[in-house]
Amino acid sequence: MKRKLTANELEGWLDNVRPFARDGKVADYIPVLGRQDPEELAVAIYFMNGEVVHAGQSDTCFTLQSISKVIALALALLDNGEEYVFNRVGMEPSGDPFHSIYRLEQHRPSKPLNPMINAGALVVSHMIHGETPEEKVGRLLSLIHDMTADHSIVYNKEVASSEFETAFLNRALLFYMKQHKVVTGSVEETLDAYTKQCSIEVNVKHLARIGAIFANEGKDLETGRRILPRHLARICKTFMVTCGMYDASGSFAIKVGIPAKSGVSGAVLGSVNGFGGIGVYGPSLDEKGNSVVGLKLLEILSNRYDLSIF
Ligand SMILES: NC(=O)CC[C@H](N)C(=O)O
Repeated sequence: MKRKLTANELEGWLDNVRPFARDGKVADYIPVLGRQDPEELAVAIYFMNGEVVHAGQSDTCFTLQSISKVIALALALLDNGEEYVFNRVGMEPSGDPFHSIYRLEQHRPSKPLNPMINAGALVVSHMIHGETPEEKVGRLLSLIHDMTADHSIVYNKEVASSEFETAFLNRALLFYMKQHKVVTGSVEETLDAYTKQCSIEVNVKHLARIGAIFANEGKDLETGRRILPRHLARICKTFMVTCGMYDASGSFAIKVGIPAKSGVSGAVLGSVNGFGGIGVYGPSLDEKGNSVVGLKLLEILSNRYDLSIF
């Protein structure tokens, strides 16, 4: 690692990127998310040597939204194995917006292209073991508790019901897939599990720790405990590279070049082997749904530490 990063230096970078928040807009298609303060900004880095540096409002909690898709995928793979999961959801980037329904009609059987778009993530939630939505989410929370070493993490009920009440597109995706037998059972229950999963609340330090576990090939850096098998950590990071930043994954790979996953709350999870985990939060989004300041900050960080994996 180059010269040690100080919290002061990190604060300086936040000051540089803060004005870009004005170029974006907070997501409001989930009504409660529309209340987020577009000026909020936080970053945390969990280095491979266990050191954590953070700056900005690093205790502020936000919902995982699409970042939950990566961890849900890990759990679905643990529950069902690769063959079962990838028979039902593909491995290819879509190049379409995350909530697009269009590709489902183009393939027979109508299997979602990957687990990072909503169609695929809904199938993944459906595959997580558990009799009820609560049980599925409870099992996902346990994995998140292990990854963050924080057992107090829960989902935000208000955000979950705000999304559940307005998730007409996700309902449409599920009904379409039910018609084609990609999912079975109750659409409302799968949507319930998915919206609760998306509403799990963390801060940037939690995200950075999760990223560090992926970077450490599935092992907890502090305790050495294996939380995910190495090959599953690799699968998750690969999806982060190819599909993690929605239909901006290509330009992100060129500009930043690290495995990363964003969510419409404005959070980004980054993971770099040999470097560590990164958590960023800035709720002002660009037109693709990625945090405007998050992208700028990750670009600075990638340049400073030469993080691109390419
Ligand atoms: N891109 C996202 O973060 C989307 C997650 C959100 N819960 C949705 O399904 O619309």
